[in-house]
Amino acid sequence: MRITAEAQAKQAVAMNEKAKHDAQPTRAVAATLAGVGKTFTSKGRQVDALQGIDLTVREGEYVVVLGPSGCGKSTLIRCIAGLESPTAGTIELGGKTVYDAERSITTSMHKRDVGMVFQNYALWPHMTIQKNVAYPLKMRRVPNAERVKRVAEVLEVLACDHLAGRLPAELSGGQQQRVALARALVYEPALLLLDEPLSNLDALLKVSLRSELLRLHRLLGYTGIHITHDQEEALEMGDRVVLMREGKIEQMGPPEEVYRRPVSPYAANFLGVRNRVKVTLSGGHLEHNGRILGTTKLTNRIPSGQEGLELFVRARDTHVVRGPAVEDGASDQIKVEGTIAQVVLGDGGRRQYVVDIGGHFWYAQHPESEGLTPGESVHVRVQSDMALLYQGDNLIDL
Ligand SMILES: Nc1ncnc2c1ncn2[C@@H]1O[C@H](COP(=O)(O)OP(=O)(O)OP(=O)(O)O)[C@@H](O)[C@H]1O
Repeated sequence: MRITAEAQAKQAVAMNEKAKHDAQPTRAVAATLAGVGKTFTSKGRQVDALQGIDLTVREGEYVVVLGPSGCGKSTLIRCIAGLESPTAGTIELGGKTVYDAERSITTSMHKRDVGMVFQNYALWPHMTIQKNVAYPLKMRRVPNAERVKRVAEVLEVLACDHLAGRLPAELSGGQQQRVALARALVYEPALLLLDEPLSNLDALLKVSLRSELLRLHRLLGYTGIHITHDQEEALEMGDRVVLMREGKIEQMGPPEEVYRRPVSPYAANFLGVRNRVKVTLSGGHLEHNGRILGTTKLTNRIPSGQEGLELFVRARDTHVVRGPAVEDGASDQIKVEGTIAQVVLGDGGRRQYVVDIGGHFWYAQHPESEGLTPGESVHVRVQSDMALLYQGDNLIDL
C-alpha cells in the first residue's frame, strides 16, 4: 500500500485514541469475517483484492496472515480496522456487527476498539516519544497526571523509558517500532492489528522483536492479527497461520499442521519446500525423467494411471550420499542419482548441497559422506513419509 507516513500516523492515532481504557486487564475480542469481499475499481479496471473470506479469530488468539505481495493481506487487515470498506460480507468484532454489506452497516474506525501498528512506524516526526505515545490519551482528554503515568508504564513494558525525551528521527528502526507498539497499546485495545510490523527491520532485530511481540501478547492478552510475507515469522509466531492466495484463503491451521501438510503446490512453495519435480507413475514405479525413484512404496497408495503428479521435498529432509543408489529393497525411500553442482552455505549456516539430477537442481542438507565436492556422483535420499505428493492443485493423502 502506498500511503504517506503522515496519513498513517493520523490513522493510527485516530484508532488508538478510540480504543477505550477501562483500568481492567485487556479485554480480548473475537473477530469474525463471513464472505468478506473487496473489489477496487480504478481507471475502469476492477481488482478483486478479497473474495469470500471466512475467518474467525478467537478471543486472545494470535493469528498470522501470510502471503506474497498483492495477495490481499493489507486489504484484509484494513477492512477489519475500518480503514477500508469491504464490498461484500460481514465483519463482527466482539459479537458486534461493524460491517454488513447487505444491511449497509459500517461502523467507523473510530468506534472499533482496535489498535494498529504499521510497517513504517507512522510516528509523528516533530513530537518526542513521550508526546507521541501520550497523544491519543491527550486527544481523549485523559488528565495529565494519568497520561504521564500510563505513558511511563507502557514505555517501561516495552523497554523504551530511556527514550522518552527523544524525537523519532533519533531512534533506530527497532526502537521506533517499539514506540509505535507502545502508542498502539497505551489504550489496551481489545484487538491489535499489525501490518508487516517487522518488515523494515534487519534480520537480528526481527528475531528479537518476534519474541518481544509474543511476550507482550501473553502479558496483555489482546487478540492479535499480524500480517507478513515471511513464512518463518508466521510459523514461529502464530497460534494459527492463515495463508492467502489471490484474495482467498488457501489454507489455515496451527503452524505445525500448515508446515507438515501444505494443501497445494502453492502452499508448499510458499512454505519453503524447495525441491519440486514432476513425476509419473509407470509400471508401479514413481519415475522422474524415465528414472525410477528408489524403492518408494508411495505408489502402493496411489491409484494407477494418475497424471499431473508433482513431488515436493524439503532440503532439510534430504540426505546426500556419495556414489550411485544401491537397491537394498528394504527401506521405503526415494532415491535420485545426480552430480554435485554446488556446495553453498544455506539456511541457518548449514551447508547445502545442490545436486544436478539431469538438468534439474535438488537441494539437500544432510551429507552422509564428508567432503563432497562439485562434480562428484551422488544420490539424494528421502524417507517417503517426508515427501509431499500433489496431483494438480491437490495434496494426495498418503
Ligand atoms: N486502493 C487501491 N486501488 C486499487 N487497487 C488496490 C488498492 N489497494 C490495493 N489494491 C490491489 O488489491 C490487491 C491486494 O493488495 P494488498 O495491498 O491488500 O496486498 P498485500 O498482500 O498486502 O501486498 P503488499 O504486501 O505488497 O502490501 C493488489 O492487486 C493491489 O494492487
